[in-house]
Amino acid sequence: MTKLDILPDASLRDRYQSGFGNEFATEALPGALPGGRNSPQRAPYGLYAEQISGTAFTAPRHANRRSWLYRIRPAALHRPFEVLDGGAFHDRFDEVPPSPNQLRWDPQPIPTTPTDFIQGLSSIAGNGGAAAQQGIGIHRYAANRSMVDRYFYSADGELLFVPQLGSLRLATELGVLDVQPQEIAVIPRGIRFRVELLDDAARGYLCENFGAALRLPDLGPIGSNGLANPRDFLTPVAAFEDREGDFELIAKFQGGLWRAAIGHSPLDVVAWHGNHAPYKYDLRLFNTIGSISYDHPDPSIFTVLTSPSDTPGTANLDFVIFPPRWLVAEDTFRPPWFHRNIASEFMGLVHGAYDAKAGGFVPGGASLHNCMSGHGPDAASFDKATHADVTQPDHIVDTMAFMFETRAVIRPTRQALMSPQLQRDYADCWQGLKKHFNPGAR
Ligand SMILES: O=C(O)Cc1cc(O)ccc1O
Ligand SMILES: [Fe+2]
Repeated sequence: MTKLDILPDASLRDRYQSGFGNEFATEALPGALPGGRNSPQRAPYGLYAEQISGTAFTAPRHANRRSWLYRIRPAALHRPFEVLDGGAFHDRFDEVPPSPNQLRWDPQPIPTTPTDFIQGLSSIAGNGGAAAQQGIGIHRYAANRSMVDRYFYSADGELLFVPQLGSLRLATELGVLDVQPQEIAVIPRGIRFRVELLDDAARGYLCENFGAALRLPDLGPIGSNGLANPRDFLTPVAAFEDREGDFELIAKFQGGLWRAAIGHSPLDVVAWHGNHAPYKYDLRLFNTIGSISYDHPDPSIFTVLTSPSDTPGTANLDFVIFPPRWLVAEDTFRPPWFHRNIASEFMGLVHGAYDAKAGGFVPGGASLHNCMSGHGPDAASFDKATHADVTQPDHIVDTMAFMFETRAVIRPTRQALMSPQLQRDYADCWQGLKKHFNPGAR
């Protein structure tokens, strides 16, 4: 597929608005969005006006996020919340002391009993938490049915979806997003939604960001274009459900799950405007930049989105991808080098193979290399790259790996360390790296 085939076309334009962090305005019924004021004495069509803020009211204008919703019933209308056992979905990142070992997991199996998105979530690792308003939670999901008559939101953080198998329909308060593998979606903190499966099964990764909202990285000397271009981010147009029944609203609040009975669909927003809104992005549109002379650059050139921390340049979360690209660097070891980083790296694979690992890192799998833990190409990849003809370009095709990189150590959950998917022999992939040192030869 060429890039042009997947650029937003007319059919997408009916369903989505384009741009990153725009002041969007959309209505599903003509005139539902009040003009000239946010809170008229009586909103059109008998709707309720309601604001949702995603940043402090007084956050700097460039970072300020909020939306105004015009809805059938206000968000306050539901029965009281009661504690719900989240099973394998939680934020308990302090159950087991984190180890400096390199870790890798096989994919989660697709469930054989009816399992929706929420039931299919399994927490693998994380750091920080909702109370600290920093850090991330990393979860994987495997599901075989849509959420029916139940809705979810997280008060703890925004949710970054990375589907690996099967397409999802994210029916949210602010509209409907369809996402397929090689696309990502972000649902902001607090926004209510339901996940439907568009295929028989769905599997993927979910990162909950407790820190500052994801944004596009600054481009510095790259200039005003490149990496993920703002126009390629798509936010849904308003869409509403006017449904009544015995439904369930599930909230994630301070790391725990809660459930409340609700007599109507909370996806009842007829019109909205603002910039606290869900979006999706096709990773195949990423403008990948690399070395055209020598050496392998730091992977920060592959940053799609970043959640800054209080320290400039030191992210709470960087979402980084390793998409198809040409490698042309001369007299260079072209795959990722051997390294130890101050940041901690969780990786996943959506599709294909990763150029630092000849085997063992498979689509749906995951790896974790924490602060200062040595890692890099496995023995087979090292051998291949040291003998490759680097006078010729390499075309890396049919691949999409990604990384959640954080400044704080990523702490696996107990269940992730006990899981049958943990590869107990992962470190063997480096044991074949031989001593080549020969003081007599240069
Ligand atoms: O560990 C990894 O495979 C991720 C990674 C890739 C790269 O090109 C440079 C550094 C890095 O951590
Ligand atoms: Fe790394």
